[in-house]
Amino acid sequence: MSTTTTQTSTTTQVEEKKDFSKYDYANLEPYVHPPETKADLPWSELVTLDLEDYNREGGKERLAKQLAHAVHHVGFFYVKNFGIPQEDVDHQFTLAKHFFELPTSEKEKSEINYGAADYNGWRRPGRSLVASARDNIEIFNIPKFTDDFKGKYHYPDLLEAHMPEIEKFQRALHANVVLPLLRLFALVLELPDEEYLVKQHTYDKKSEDHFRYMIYYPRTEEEWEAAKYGATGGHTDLGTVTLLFRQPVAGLQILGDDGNWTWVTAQPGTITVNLADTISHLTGGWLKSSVHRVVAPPEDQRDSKRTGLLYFARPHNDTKLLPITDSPVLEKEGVKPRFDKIVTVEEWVKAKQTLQLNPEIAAKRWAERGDGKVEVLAGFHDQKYKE
Ligand SMILES: O=C(O)CCC(=O)C(=O)O
Ligand SMILES: [Fe+2]
Repeated sequence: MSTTTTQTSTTTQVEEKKDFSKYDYANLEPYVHPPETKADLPWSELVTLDLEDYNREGGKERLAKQLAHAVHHVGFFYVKNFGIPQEDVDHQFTLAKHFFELPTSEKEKSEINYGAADYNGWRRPGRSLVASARDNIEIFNIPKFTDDFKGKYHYPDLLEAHMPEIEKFQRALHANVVLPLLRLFALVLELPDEEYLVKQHTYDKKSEDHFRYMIYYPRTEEEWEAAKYGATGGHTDLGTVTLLFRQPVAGLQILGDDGNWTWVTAQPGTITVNLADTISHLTGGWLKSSVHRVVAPPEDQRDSKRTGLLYFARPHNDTKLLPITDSPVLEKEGVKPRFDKIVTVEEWVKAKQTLQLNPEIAAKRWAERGDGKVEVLAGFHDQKYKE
């Protein structure tokens, strides 16, 4: 009797398990990056941190020194040797490629709840206006693999088949890149506790970190003209740091202190890192959340799709966005809170995402003021950047 029961349940389990073999990498055409541009562009000069140096004697101090100028003045730098095999990175690009090639009817099942400012899931292209053209961006955001998000979102079989590996990849980015960088920031800020920022970014506590597949579709010349070639897209990211895997299709530009835009290059084996708003809030603006935008690629890459792989790190939702009090560096600068009341990361994310995901709300708020600024939350404003 008991044997029969066991057999029945085993059979049921086998029947329920889907056959995902068609999603094995051997059966998925690999993603191949388009060739780099030959255009002679004004490239940004960014430092590269070799994270392999991190665990060597005196390595952290060397890296912090290398980083000090970048984090206060530029807000962008590269990291290399971050302990993730290139093959794993390539696999993620392959998943991104195949995800975006799924029919809309499939992707729609994972569509973002825009009204709730919940950015996890699929963001369809063309939702917002860029100058007078529809945007050409499609996104898929995957939250952390913690209990807070378990079972909350629908994934197509293509991604279900690779979930354990996506989780491993995401956790490796957090552990190998985000946390070491936070310790380096603590050194730059001369914090007595090197783990101060790390303690606000534990993987298993609730936060709005997410991993992203992103694609920019080619546009016709007329569409680019209507979109002002992307010149109006200047923005800062809203979290702690953003990680962007090597992107050979040029387009990403950084606004310098001198008011000029420079282009980010595709250094082999690197991740481009930019500081974002919450780390800036935690330092009263001393750490720089840099303004950047993605413009029309140079002529020789205009017809390429631009597939991207990104990770957005954020502090725990309950973190209060006040300047850190025990940094001699910040004390000397006399930095001030950037909000006119105490706000948490959760409130900040919701406020900024509401504007980002709901173009009609944002447009109304920009228009109300008419000075190129919009209040995101509690007296803190974002602005539209010059073309
Ligand atoms: O794709 C890129 O190069 C950057 C994208 C970006 O700025 C963003 O998603 O916030
Ligand atoms: Fe950005």
